[in-house]
Amino acid sequence: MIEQQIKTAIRDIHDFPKPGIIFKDITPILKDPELCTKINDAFLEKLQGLHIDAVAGVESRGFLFGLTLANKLGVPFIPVRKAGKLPHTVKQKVYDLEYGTATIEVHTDAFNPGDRILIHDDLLATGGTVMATSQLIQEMGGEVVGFSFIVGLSFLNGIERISPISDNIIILADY
Ligand SMILES: O=P(O)(O)OC[C@H]1O[C@H](OP(=O)(O)OP(=O)(O)O)[C@H](O)[C@@H]1O
Ligand SMILES: Nc1ncnc2[nH]cnc12
Repeated sequence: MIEQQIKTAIRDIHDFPKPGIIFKDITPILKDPELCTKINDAFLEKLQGLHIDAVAGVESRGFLFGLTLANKLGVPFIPVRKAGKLPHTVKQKVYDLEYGTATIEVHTDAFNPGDRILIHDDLLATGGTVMATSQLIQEMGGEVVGFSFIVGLSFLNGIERISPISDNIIILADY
């Protein structure tokens, strides 16, 4: 039901940002407040019983639902940003994307060692982004207890890549 509603809203953009990529554009979801609420509710329902101390959201599309999710869970939000955007002391990691490379950073005081952290992003493709995020969080003393995504591109095998970190993997719409 929610999966079908998400898939109906998402539009495919061919050859963006590079030839050969079919880009899953989630912006139509953002125009539909009812669907946004259903997405948040679906995440909360699937996260029931999992103790979470903080939600880490990956710039930029991971911020859209990640902050709301953290607010609804009543826990802090950790912004995971592209290089050079966070103003305080950071720790960073370089990683590969489906269409290039990128560097992410987290403030060194964004969470406490031992915190149980949920990583949230809009979409799981190769898993490179959330793997890099997981490694960064683990190197900083955090425990990655799960992942949540609106969309999964299962043909890119991201789940196989991240499941050794945690098999609590929520994907609302799988392709
Ligand atoms: O699983 P992966 O292969 O790592 O790909 C998924 C990542 O790619 C997209 O972000 P992008 O870097 O395009 O940045 P944006 O969110 O700012 O658009 C998406 O929002 C995920 O963060
Ligand atoms: N195909 C895709 N569509 C949208 N975001 C992405 N991030 C990585 N691959 C993507």
